[in-house]
Parts: sequence; C-alpha cells; structure tokens
Amino acid sequence: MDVAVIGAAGAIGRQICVQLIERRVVPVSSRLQLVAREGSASASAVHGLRADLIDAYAEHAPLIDVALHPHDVVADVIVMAAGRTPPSRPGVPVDRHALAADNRALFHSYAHAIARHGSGHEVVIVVSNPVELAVSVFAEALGRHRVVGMGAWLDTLRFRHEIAGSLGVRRQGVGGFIVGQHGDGLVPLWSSVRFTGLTVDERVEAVARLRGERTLDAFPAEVADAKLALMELAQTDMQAAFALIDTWPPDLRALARPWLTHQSGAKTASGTAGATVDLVDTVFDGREIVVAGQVSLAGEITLAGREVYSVTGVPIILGPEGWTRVVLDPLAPDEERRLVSVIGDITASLHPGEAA
Ligand SMILES: NC(=O)c1ccc[n+]([C@@H]2O[C@H](COP(=O)([O-])OP(=O)(O)OC[C@H]3O[C@@H](n4cnc5c(N)ncnc54)[C@H](O)[C@@H]3O)[C@@H](O)[C@H]2O)c1
Repeated sequence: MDVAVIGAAGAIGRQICVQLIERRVVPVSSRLQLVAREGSASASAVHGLRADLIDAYAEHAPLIDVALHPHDVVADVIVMAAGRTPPSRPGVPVDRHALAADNRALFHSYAHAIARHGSGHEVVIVVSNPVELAVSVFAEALGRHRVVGMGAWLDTLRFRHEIAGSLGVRRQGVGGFIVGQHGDGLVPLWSSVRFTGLTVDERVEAVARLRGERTLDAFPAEVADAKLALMELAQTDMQAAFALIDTWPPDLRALARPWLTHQSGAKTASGTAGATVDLVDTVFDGREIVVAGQVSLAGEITLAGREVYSVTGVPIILGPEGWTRVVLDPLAPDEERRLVSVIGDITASLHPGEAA
C-alpha cells in the first residue's frame, strides 16, 4: 500500500512522513510520495526532505519519491496536509473564513486532479483546515465514503487523554468521542464516555465528578471566556497560561490546550501527525475499526427530527475502502442541541453567501 502526503515539506506534512516511517506504517516494500507545489520553496525543500528521511531511516525507509503537480499524485492513501495555516502568535485571532477562501482553490485543484487521473479507489485523509471544507470538496469529487477528515479523531484522542489525566489512568482505558466541527465547534459527547474496568454506576459517578453541573449549552461561552483569559496571560507568561488550563475541566482543556499550543508558536505537529498516521494505519489494517472523523453525511443520522446532509465529525467505521457506517448512539438533549447548532454553522460556512 502506497501513501502520498500533499504538503509534505510543511510543518505537519513533514511530521506525518516521519511518523509513517518510524511507526513502520509504510513498509519497505511500499512507496511514500512527497508532494509539493511546483515553483514554490517547498518544491526544493521536498527533495531535501527525501534525502533526510533516507539518511535517518535507511534500514526501513520505503521507496520515497517526489511529485510536484496534482496530476502526478498516485497512492492508495492520500494525506492532504497542504495549505495556509492560521497565524501562530499570541493574541492574533484565527479567521477561519479567510483561511477557507485561501485554501478552497487548493482543495479543488487536488480533488479534481485525483478524480481525473487517480485509480478511483484512493482513500483521502484530510488534515488541512478548514477540515470540513476540504472534506466537502474532496467528497464531491471522489465520493463521500473515500474521504475522512482527521480533526474529530485528534479531538477525540485529546478528550480521552484529558479525562484519563483527571482520573490518573491510561488513555487506552478511556473511551468516548468528540464530534462536530474541528476547532471551537467541537462537541464533546460526555454520554459516550466509557472506562475499562468500571461498572455503569461507577462510570456515571466519575463523569458527574469530572463534568460538574455544566451542560453543553454553556460550552461556547466557556470557550470564549477561556480564550480571552489565555490570550491576555499568554502575552506575558506562557507558562502561567498553560498552568491555568490545568485547572479547567477535561472537555475545555481538550480544546484550550492545543489552541494555546498553536498560539505559542510551537504548532501541534506531533499530535496532529500521530492522529493522522493512526487513520492511515487503520485503512491499511484491513479490519474495520471505530474511529471519529469528519465525513460528508447524506441522511445517515437524524437530529431534532431532521436527517443531516452536511459535513460533520461523527464516530465512523473506517476500513480499507474508506468509511462505511456512522455509529452515533442516541445523544443527551444538550449534546443534540449543540450538534444541531454546530452543523448549522458548518453548513453556512460551506455555502457562504447563500441565505440560511
Ligand atoms: N486538522 C488538524 O488537526 C490540523 C492541525 C494542525 C494543522 N492543520 C492544518 O494543516 C495545514 C498545514 O499546516 P502546516 O502547519 O504544516 O503549514 P505549513 O505552512 O508549515 O505547510 C503548508 C505546506 O503546504 C504547502 N503547499 C501550499 N500550497 C500547496 C500546493 N498547491 N501544493 C502542494 N503543497 C502546497 C506549502 O508549500 C507548505 O509546505 C494547514 O491547513 C493547517 O491549518 C490541521
């Protein structure tokens, strides 16, 4: 099985390539294609990246080659990690609409080239932001089931990690999903949280303790307040800003910590790459496994009495041919209200200029 990484010379793309090789997800007998844009600085850098990867991993590196044009992208799994990224400086707000306008043409160019010149069964894992827009563009060109955004899986892993941290257990012992939009529109599903080795009563008690009296109705306001507090503190004392996050509940931490990491200038390359490589590994594994991902829905779920036709993050079954099914259990009332509202926002952002 071959993998192509579009935007391989970028901060995230480079880390994805490293982890694909280091975790032996792309075996020696397969090919890793590094894709950059002809005429840009990354077109030179990608040749250097190829040499560096071979230098570091000579014993178990796959065949590594370079492509500089969308119509040369060839692989079984294609990771889309190219595009403009939000500014990573404290206090600079993220304008996802401007990001969308910039990256839309880029998504179209690769989606159409792969549709035209590809094998017809590539699976695309989307990393680029806005994830929902990229999923929408690729799904339209290639077919819905072959395209998965990795944002919901990354958010889900972070949620599990933060819960595990609060309880002093390993992340592997915690289940549960984050759905909705990657970024401020993420929807933590407390109703889906499970713990290895706990009875139902113990689980209910643990969730109540972690979550307190809060519901998702107040979550957007909590996020806005959290960002304001962090933005102010991060200007003068980044360490104190990270320490402040530690005092918050797990769902808020799952959103705030990576947000501040990006603002700090460090970016979230390692964690993002880790979650991306998990999904590539799942596609290669051959079994169908439950993960979370942004997918283009066409009535697979019903919320507030209406079938959903939009892109959103949901738990899905992922396998060698892409995603096959959505596995969303009935939601708590506040979760359903929040997800409906977030899907409304996503739909509006995918079709700017159209009346609601
Ligand atoms: N989903 C997530 O959780 C998540 C997390 C972090 C970053 N991201 C997104 O990933 C993307 C990349 O982020 P980054 O930090 O690596 O940015 P970066 O600026 O370091 O790298 C972007 C790369 O894309 C390349 N590129 C731009 N146009 C291209 C084209 N037409 N063809 C091929 N390559 C092209 C650039 O040359 C550059 O190498 C951004 O959209 C960012 O928002 C997503």
